[in-house]
Amino acid sequence: MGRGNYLKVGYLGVPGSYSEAALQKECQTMEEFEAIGYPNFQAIIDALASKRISMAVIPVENSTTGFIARSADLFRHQPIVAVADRFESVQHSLWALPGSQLSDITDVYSHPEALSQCDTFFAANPQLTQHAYTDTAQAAAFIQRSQLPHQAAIASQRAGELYGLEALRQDIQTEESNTTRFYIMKHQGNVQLTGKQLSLYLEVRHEPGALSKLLQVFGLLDCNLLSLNARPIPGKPFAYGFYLELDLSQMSIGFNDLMKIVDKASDYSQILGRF
Ligand SMILES: O=C(O)C(=O)Cc1ccccc1
Repeated sequence: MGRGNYLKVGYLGVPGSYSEAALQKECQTMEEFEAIGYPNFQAIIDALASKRISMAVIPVENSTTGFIARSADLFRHQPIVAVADRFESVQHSLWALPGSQLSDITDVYSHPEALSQCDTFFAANPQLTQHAYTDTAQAAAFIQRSQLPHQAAIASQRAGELYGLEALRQDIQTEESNTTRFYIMKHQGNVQLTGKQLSLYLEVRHEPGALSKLLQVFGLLDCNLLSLNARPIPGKPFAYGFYLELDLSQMSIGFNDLMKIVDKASDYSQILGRF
């Protein structure tokens, strides 16, 4: 492949972010790719939807804090689809300038997901003020740039080392086995979807029992419900759309027939992934 022709893959942050680590693992067997960092999820999705990149690695779920709505909400009405998922263990450390002690620190910077995965640490250290930052690695780079001994970042081992910081505490995530699930996403025009796991976004008809009827149909067809999350529909106060994941390995009808039933029961339906 000539240069400029290689796979461009988008992720949140700068080198050392958890998304970049997941991307490097996902792409390790590829001959040539370029990892492109973005400052927020919307920018990654815009780049993928307009085919400026061909793939994106986006966190969608965490074992401690659950569904990551700040990313999944942005998938709606976009021509993008997950073609795989991957689970990565996420261990957070608190990083500061060399020489700083925990007792010096007043302000902690990180991605909101990382901050919320360390709730117990913050409850035990109420003197610390939390600040949301674009991503964990950028937060670590900011601590190095600002040179202020009372500031710290929550980030990975690799980010702390890359940006020349010292770990004040390690493994500060609330759950020892903290794991993040990432979607590997592509433009829907560039993929042939196959696989036994289906991810859907549905806005069901606003009538009594609409969701429960659909769930019963899934049960009757031996589609195993793996997850269900409700989110507000933009512009429709107190109306909810549903993110569903189904295991189709035992399904007793064909995929196209399943989608006909889903479409009939919904005002809007979108396949968010199949792998
Ligand atoms: O900020 C990062 O490093 C990210 O990639 C987002 C994130 C934050 C916490 C856990 C997993 C992903």
